[in-house]
Amino acid sequence: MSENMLTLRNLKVVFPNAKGMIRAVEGIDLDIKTGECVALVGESGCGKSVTSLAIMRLLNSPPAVMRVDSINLGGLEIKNLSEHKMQEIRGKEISIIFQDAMTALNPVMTIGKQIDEIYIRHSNMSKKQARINTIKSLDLVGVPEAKSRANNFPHQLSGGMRQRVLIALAFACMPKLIIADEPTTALDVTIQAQVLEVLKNMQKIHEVSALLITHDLSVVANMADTVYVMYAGKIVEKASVKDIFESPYHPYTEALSLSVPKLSDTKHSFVQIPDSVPHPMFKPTGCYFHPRCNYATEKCKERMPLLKKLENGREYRCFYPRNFEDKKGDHS
Ligand SMILES: Nc1ncnc2c1ncn2[C@@H]1O[C@H](COP(=O)(O)OP(=O)(O)OP(=O)(O)O)[C@@H](O)[C@H]1O
Repeated sequence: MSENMLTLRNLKVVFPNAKGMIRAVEGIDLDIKTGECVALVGESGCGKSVTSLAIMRLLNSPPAVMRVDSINLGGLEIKNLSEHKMQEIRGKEISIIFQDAMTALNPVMTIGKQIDEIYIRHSNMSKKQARINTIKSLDLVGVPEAKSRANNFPHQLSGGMRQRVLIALAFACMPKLIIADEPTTALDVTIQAQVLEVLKNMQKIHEVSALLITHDLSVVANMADTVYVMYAGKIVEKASVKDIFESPYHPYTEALSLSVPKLSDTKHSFVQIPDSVPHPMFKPTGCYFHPRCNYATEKCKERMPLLKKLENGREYRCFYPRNFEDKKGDHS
């Protein structure tokens, strides 16, 4: 894991409307190394999905207005590519796994045919060879009796099986980058765990880079290598998954990790973060998290902290980081 597969620089997305401006994403940077799984975590409305759609160049404009310095995918700058070129890249170089398989899959086409088409379109295979690969790919993601199941329509499968089909579809052309946007949110907890395991295995076996988008920090524990925490359109922390859980710096990350119930926690003492993410048109002054933060001072109400980038790769945006060795350091 050395070279970057994705380098995103200074992404800004706004949605102008009659009353003003919704600033959904406010200048974020994101790096994903080859074979790395990066999670983008934050509560609903933080700007996670807008970020993933921007990377795929799938944001509708209007209403969205996007500015970005660079979206570099494995050495290719894609920020200005034509829609025609992007259609070649989507599905072949980047694929996305959406939360709702029922809308992502074509309801009037068998699942086998939908996967066949990817092989035929992107790898130039014969129909026969495509079907052999389709059956193999369904088998790999744990769809039982893959050969006959390939002839099923989406509605004939359970939610968990449909999500496995989406994973098979996303990996069909061995893309450079997989984006999984809340891939298991719609599923029961036990099925969620199974589907995440399938996703993790596929990602690790094939050494594909992945961007996992979720509001649920517990989902990233087993899956991600690195975590970016997003709040109200800004990155507030970046760290390895271990550091995020063991020594979070930002009070928001700390609060998110405390809100994850632990198996050892028999007293159910996990806490909920008070209030909610500010409305994107009415963000507070200073640090956007200050109204919900137990450690906020006057300074936090007045000034937005800069994103500090440490030599060890960690990043945080806070004047008073938690669990920080050097409390006297300059956190401005
Ligand atoms: N088409 C749109 N028009 C106006 N505002 C939008 C549009 N799409 C997204 N937004 C706004 O951009 C902000 C970020 O939305 P986004 O969907 O990225 O959040 P999220 O973190 O992915 O949350 P969720 O998990 O609920 O999707 C939100 O305030 C949302 O209301």
